[in-house]
Amino acid sequence: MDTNEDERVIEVTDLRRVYGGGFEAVRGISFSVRRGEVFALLGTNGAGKTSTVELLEGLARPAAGRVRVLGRDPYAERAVVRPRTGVMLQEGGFPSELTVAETARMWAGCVSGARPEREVLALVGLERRAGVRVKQLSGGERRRLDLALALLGEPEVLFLDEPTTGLDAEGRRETWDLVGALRDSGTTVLLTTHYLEEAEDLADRLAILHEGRIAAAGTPAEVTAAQPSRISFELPDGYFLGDLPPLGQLGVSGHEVERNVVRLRTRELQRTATGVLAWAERAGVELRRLDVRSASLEEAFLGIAREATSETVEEYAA
Ligand SMILES: Nc1ncnc2c1ncn2[C@@H]1O[C@H](COP(=O)(O)OP(=O)(O)OP(=O)(O)O)[C@@H](O)[C@H]1O
Repeated sequence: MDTNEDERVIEVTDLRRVYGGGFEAVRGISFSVRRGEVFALLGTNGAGKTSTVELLEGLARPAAGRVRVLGRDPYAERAVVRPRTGVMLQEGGFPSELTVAETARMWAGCVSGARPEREVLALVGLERRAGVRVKQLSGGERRRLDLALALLGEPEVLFLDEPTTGLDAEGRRETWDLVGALRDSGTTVLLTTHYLEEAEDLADRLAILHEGRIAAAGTPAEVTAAQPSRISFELPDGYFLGDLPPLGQLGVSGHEVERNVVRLRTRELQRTATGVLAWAERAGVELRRLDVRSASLEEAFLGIAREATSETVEEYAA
């Protein structure tokens, strides 16, 4: 067993970031990331994801609180921390006249012990585009070049700010596979994303930021467990909701009927689903458009955003 498994590679304690005009973008957040984990920071636009990642990358000094990356202060000890980390920013901003290979070579010149540029270009599937100028790349190819550059120094810790924005479904899947392989080889990854399925697929643990605070955190399963599961179906002609057994007995915690479509919410999915199907069987009817699903991270995310918004409204109303 790897004795470093429990090592906290990233530690964030009561972190705050305040911008010039006094705006507090990060309002006292704490979390840690263990070696070899993929940790996702999620949140609506302006939630504070990039502001947080920049502090972890040592690009700015926190207004308050503490950040440690590999046990060091990434701002004060940048020269020590930077060579062991890889950073993929939201906008790479490379000279657009250079080719892909020239860009990688130029970047490699700034990285001590850089691996050959061909190797990183192959990792991200850009080896056949090596001779193409950056300005001729598609948006997705540029994102992959950003990722290749972040991998040049074989980093122990990788910061990925929205790594798959602009990629098509296939490109996104390829990036996920690559991040998964990096994790398997022991790299610690902190990523921000707007794609909830990306976090669900990749993240060992995640935090959902809302207005600079952590609204929920844990494994994807822990975060979704707080949300109800859903069952929906079409009521057969001539039937009404009242024809079903009492919903309370089926473990239903909420329901809606729109025309003839019934939507049930439940925290006891198996009990509710079994009750509904047993009723249909007894009644000898077919439930068309039957859909039974556990809560997804997307529902948890939207639920948190809605709750947080209504709390804010109440705060203002108070
Ligand atoms: N340089 C700056 N000066 C003042 N305010 C800023 C600055 N940079 C960001 N902000 C504000 O801080 C808040 C958090 O921004 P941040 O970019 O960290 O959010 P984000 O979660 O990464 O958003 P997105 O998903 O849109 O990238 C926003 O309200 C933003 O307008």
